[in-house]
Formats: sequence, C-alpha cells, structure tokens
Amino acid sequence: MELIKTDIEGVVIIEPRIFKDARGYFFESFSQREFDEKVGHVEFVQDNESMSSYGVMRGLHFQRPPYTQAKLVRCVRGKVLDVAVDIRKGSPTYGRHVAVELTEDNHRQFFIPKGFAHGFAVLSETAVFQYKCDEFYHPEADGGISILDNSLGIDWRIPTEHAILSEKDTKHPLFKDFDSPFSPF
Ligand SMILES: Cc1cn([C@H]2C[C@H](O)[C@@H](COP(=O)(O)OP(=O)(O)O[C@H]3O[C@H](C)C(=O)[C@H](O)[C@H]3O)O2)c(=O)[nH]c1=O
Repeated sequence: MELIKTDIEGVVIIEPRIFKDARGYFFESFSQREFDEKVGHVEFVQDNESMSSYGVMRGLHFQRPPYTQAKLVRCVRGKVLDVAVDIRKGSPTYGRHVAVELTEDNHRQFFIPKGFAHGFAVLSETAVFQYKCDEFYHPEADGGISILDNSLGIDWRIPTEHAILSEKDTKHPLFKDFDSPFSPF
C-alpha cells in the first residue's frame, strides 16, 4: 500500500496495491503489519458498515474522551466525499479539514486520527461505507458539529439544501459554538 500525505499531519490517504486479472481484482484491505509499518500502530477493535442513498450526509461525528476514536474508512460500493475536521484545541490546523473522494473504483482508504470530527456525503445512487474504529461505540460519549456549517469551507459536491440527515445530525452545534474536548498534545 502507498500513503498519500495530506495538509494535516497524521491524516493520510491509503492506496492499496490492487491485483487485477481476467477474474477481476484482489487486494489486502487491511494488514496490521503493513499499517503498523507505514502509518503506525493502531489497534482496531470494531468494524462498522452503513448503506446510504444519494444525498445522505452522516456526521460530523466524534466520541469524547476517554472513548476517542481513530478510524480507517473506505467506500466499497458507490462514491462518497469523506471529510475529517481537526478539532484539537491548539492544533496549528484547528478547524481545517481534509476531503477525499472514496469510491468502489479507486479503493482508496482514509485514516482519521483521534481528535477529528468525521463525516461524509453520498455522491452516488447508493453507497456502502465500511470502517474500522480503535475504540468501541460509547453512545454516552457521542459528539458532533453541524455537517452543514458553511464556516468550515467544505465543498460537499452535492446541493446540501436537500441533504438527508438523521434527526440527531440536525441538532449539532455550529463550529463557532462548539467547545472541543480535544487538545493536540
Ligand atoms: C456509530 C454506531 C451506531 N450504532 C447504532 C446506533 C444507532 O441506533 C444506529 C445508527 O447510528 P448513527 O445514526 O450514529 O450512525 P451514523 O450517523 O452512521 O454515525 C456514524 O457516522 C459517522 C460518519 C461516523 O464517523 C461515526 O462512526 C458514526 O457516528 O446504529 C451502533 O450500534 N454502533 C456504532 O458504532
């Protein structure tokens, strides 16, 4: 696998090595050895999958300390725009984001360290999204910022006025009103 560094330290795009032949393709979707070697040791404990239709936006979510989550995400069917926002107080990239198109064709994965809010918008008719987390789900630690907050400067590539959100995601605070529980160091 190859790493593509981004504008935010620690947030990386992973391009797996794809083996194609007359039958189709094969690739190692996760190797603890290679991940440790190239990204650093992260012990993932939970895999998640969600399916969404075009126009769905999920996020921008995080879990508060002590249940913070790093995530390794990918889109196995369809296409999403995936976004990580740095919400670590004192970080030189606080409030900055990285956006990456994850698709069933590019097989790209996206590593989002602890201290980031995460979300995505579905750009295809449907999208199946799979991701690994390094902390279990703790609903009592669930947090979020508004995925529709224009101050974040995210180009979601869909008309967000028609976005389909969960009830919960319509209630997150704007970034300016948000008191981050994270610090960078
Ligand atoms: C996240 C999660 C949810 N659930 C249950 C709780 C709800 O009854 C149902 C849907 O949960 P929610 O609406 O929070 O799902 P998403 O909106 O896709 O949330 C996720 O989407 C964004 C993009 C993320 O990065 C987070 O991992 C996660 O917050 O699944 C579980 O049982 N375990 C879990 O780990």
